[in-house]
Amino acid sequence: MSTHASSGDHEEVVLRPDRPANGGEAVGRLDGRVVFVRGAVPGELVRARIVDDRQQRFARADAVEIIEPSRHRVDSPCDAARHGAGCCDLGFIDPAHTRELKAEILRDALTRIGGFGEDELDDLGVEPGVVAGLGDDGTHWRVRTRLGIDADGRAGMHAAHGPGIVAGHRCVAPEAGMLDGLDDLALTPGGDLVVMSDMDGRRHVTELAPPKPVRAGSRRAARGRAQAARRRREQPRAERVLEGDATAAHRVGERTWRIPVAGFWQAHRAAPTGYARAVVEMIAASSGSPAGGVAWDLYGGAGVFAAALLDAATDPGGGGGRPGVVHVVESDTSALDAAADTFAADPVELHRGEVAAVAARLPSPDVVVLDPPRTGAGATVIDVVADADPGVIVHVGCDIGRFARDLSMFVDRGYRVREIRAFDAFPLTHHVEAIACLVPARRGM
Ligand SMILES: C[S@@+](CC[C@H](N)C(=O)[O-])C[C@H]1O[C@@H](n2cnc3c(N)ncnc32)[C@H](O)[C@@H]1O
Repeated sequence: MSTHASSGDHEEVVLRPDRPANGGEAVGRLDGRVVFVRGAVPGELVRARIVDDRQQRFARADAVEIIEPSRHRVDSPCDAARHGAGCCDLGFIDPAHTRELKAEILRDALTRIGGFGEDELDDLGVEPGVVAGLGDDGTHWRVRTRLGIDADGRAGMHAAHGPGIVAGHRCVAPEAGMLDGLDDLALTPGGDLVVMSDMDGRRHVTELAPPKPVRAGSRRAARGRAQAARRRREQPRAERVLEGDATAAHRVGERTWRIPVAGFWQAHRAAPTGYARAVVEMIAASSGSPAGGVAWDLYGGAGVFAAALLDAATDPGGGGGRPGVVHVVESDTSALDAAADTFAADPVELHRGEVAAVAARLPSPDVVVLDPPRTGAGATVIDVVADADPGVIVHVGCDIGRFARDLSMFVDRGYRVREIRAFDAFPLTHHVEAIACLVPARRGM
């Protein structure tokens, strides 16, 4: 159904989007054209304002009136998101239903991008219940958060659209107390504030100096701007510890890491333990024990998966056997410094550099775990891994489209997916984490 009207410069339409998109929108059709509607639950009849009409094949719209609300619609618990922040973008949907929508998104990506058949996904259990919660109601799960600092020196979540900062309204994702009293700090306008809660719930706050401007330097304006934004994000930033320490202690199993507050650690309190357990269980179930052999932990951060592989022999759910050596490959020096302390007495070799270049020089692995950033691993890395011919690969993905693409490349290189698990590691947002276990297709079922 569709009707058109005009409000100011923007056209308004009435439609009933019926499925979820990877970016959290609900997808509908209007006169044969796809419309991505923000702020709608699939199945609702909404009036939506077209906000981006530049593409021929699709348009983007914001729901401005919910004419027939879904039974899954709730009042968002997140004050910041209600005031335009991009944090809890699905806070207006009942959390149990967001998990069903994420399962649908995963299935859709695996079919459309990954090339998997419907029967294959049924056999792999990629169905409505596949996205597991990590034991919370969707609020106060975050142990690491990054806020922007506005021109008045107030910290807040980044706006959902555009460069603004939503100060004065709290997000519900950070652990209780993590955002208390930040308004009392003297902050530098234009900087960022990183807040981390350690294993004892103690807060550490570090300010990153404003990024230096980077010139777009390209005639192709949009591409030039994107490149400039990436260079701005990646440049080293001066750090100022405002509370607590420059590092925060985190524990998984029997091991502790001292992670730089501005460095990488999984955002959800339960994620490192939950993922580590899933990885060792999947390897054990694939009969791919790395006992005595070589394991690679690619994009390893401070080595949470390396620890899981080493400790699998003593883990009741793991039963995998201890590898003789684990090679961790990671580009971030501070993560590797943390790993060096934690693994001082373990058979772990740390390699700093780009995965594609470093992994090609490592000894052949029995098991490979790879956990790339949102961009995914990509063809070069997948070629390096497949050429090394491991008996088991565990691929961890935080962007479902790239995850599906990477799996399809492993399949093209002679691997078969034997298990997929997914986690609601970013509740009330559209993000979902998935883990796949692959074995050589020649090994049969
Ligand atoms: C999603 S995190 C995973 C970290 C770790 N597996 C964990 O669970 O804590 C991705 C990591 O890959 C690193 N990284 C990103 N691109 C890389 C590359 N091309 N080569 C090596 N490391 C990279 C980042 O610094 C980051 O620590």
